[in-house]
Amino acid sequence: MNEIKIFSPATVANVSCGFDVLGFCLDTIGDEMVVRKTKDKGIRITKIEGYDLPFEAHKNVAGVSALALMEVAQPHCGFEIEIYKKIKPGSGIGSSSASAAGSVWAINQLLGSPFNKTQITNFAMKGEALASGCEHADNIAPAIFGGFTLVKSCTPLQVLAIPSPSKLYATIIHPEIEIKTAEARAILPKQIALKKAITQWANLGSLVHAMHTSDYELISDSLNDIIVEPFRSQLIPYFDVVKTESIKAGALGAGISGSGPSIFALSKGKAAAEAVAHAMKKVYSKTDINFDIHLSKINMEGIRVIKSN
Ligand SMILES: Nc1ncnc2c1ncn2[C@@H]1O[C@H](COP(=O)(O)OP(=O)(O)OP(=O)(O)O)[C@@H](O)[C@H]1O
Ligand SMILES: N[C@@H](CCO)C(=O)O
Repeated sequence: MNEIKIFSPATVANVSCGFDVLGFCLDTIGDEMVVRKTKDKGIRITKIEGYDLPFEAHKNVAGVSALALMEVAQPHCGFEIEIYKKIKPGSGIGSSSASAAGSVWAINQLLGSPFNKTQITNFAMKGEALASGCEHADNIAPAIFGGFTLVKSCTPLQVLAIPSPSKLYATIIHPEIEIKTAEARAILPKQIALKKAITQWANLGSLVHAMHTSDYELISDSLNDIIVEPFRSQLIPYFDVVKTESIKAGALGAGISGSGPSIFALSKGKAAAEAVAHAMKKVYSKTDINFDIHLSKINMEGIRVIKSN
């Protein structure tokens, strides 16, 4: 195989109570990338469509993760990368992760799959660190593993695949303001009260249990974030109204997607997710904020091949 075209999906990180550890993969929105072998060694980004991003490999997350893989793999060829960007950078649905994970996933395929998913995630984290200022894998891991993932540890990297109930649907609204992950991290407190930590890890534990047992009521009861959301929600206009209206419309729960400004809701079944989309739209329609909205089932496969030759 000399060339591969892939779909690299958007992802929702944190999922309310799982800051920096929990995430899930979306099906209906993602970037496309073409990666091909070249005789010249090294990584070259030859095309970027959709958004204005750096072409230099060491400034683009797709290049940084690819260079990390190359340093270990030492292949006898190089690679050129084309990025067809559909996920707006800074939208909170893993735009940087889709590129960082996509390049290494594709190169691994072209090299005959010498690395496993955990190793690919490790390379991709190097790219993600360029965008957010620190290595975390809660967007990268669901893009590579699919479904819901829990990052148990970053050093050494340990990713757990969490099952998810089959009727779970996500609704995502993206109000068109930009929030940089690095900035959204900088406003968070360095220390938290033990009482709050206890509530948060009880919610995370019960959410993971609920996913294993397909207990939708417990999912709903666990989707709370009392640590990060109070700070970051202030950066997102009408966040509280969108959240309240989503839940009134039938969502199991709603929260900030990644570092925002996108807001996600989880619902039981497509009809409920559609009702939530309607309620979300209604809020921003009354304002001068532009938005786009996505409905998606949980993508259990993660990154996938569109074509190869
Ligand atoms: N290939 C790339 N795709 C997207 N962003 C990139 C890429 N290469 C470099 N960047 C930089 O990464 C930053 C966007 O990443 P950021 O983590 O802030 O957004 P996000 O990935 O949409 O959010 P989140 O991680 O919260 O879902 C921008 O500064 C952008 O210029
Ligand atoms: N866990 C990360 C996800 C965004 O990259 C954060 O919320 O800062």
